[in-house]
Amino acid sequence: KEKVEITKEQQALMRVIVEAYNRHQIPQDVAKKLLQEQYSAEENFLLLTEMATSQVQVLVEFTKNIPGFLSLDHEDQIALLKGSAVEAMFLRSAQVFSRKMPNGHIEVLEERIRKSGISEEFMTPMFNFYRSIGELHMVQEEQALLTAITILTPDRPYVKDQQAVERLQEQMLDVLRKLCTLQHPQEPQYFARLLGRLTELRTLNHYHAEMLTSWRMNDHKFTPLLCEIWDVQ
Ligand SMILES: CCOC(=O)c1ccc(NC(=O)c2c3c(nn2-c2ccccc2)CCN(S(=O)(=O)c2cccs2)C3)cc1
Repeated sequence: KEKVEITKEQQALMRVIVEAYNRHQIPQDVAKKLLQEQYSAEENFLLLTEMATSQVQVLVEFTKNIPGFLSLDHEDQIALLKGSAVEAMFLRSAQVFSRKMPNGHIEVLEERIRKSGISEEFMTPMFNFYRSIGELHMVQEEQALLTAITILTPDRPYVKDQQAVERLQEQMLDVLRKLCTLQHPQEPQYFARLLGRLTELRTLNHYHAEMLTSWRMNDHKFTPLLCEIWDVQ
């Protein structure tokens, strides 16, 4: 059995990614608001809009710290951000949701999100995804690398130099594969299970697009940044 070893460069790359990933969490006051006071559906929706907007800002900061990203073609950088924004937010949401929250908090958070005017047919796949991520008990390195891998998906719409993106993504995949082998020696399938979640994540894009249409019908407003990144209004 060949010795799996993470090289010095790969350790440095992982450190940069994890540091950038941890630098931004949901602002505690916002998370607290989401958990505590009673809210109407309108206020819950507004809170989620606020949180999703701050998540996009965090996504841009995180992405700029992915080694090699800033040397990609500038239009491709935008295409990758727009193409991965929804997936990155739901991946981050799943990780927030599955964090060891004091019990009772998960249910309250779930209740708030359920009572935010989001259509029912989107709730099920979204909470199924949150739970399927939670079951993996990913360490932060795995979470950060999986987010970077999601962003560096070569076949997003309008990406011109797919090879350049593929090269960066392959670097991340190699580190993640080694990390999974080292972290979960008894579970050789663990790496494949992680990548399987990215397939599940892509289906949320479709549901999210549907949701946006139904929200627009009910005249729900989004922030300019969300409109820009989600191509709405
Ligand atoms: C500063 C860094 O910010 C973060 O780290 C961060 C992490 C997660 C989130 N997540 C969310 O905003 C969020 C959403 C949903 N759930 N959910 C959630 C929040 C907390 C825990 C688990 C999940 C469903 C609907 N969408 S939405 O974008 O479609 C939407 C928009 C408007 C109406 S609905 C949003 C935000 C910021």
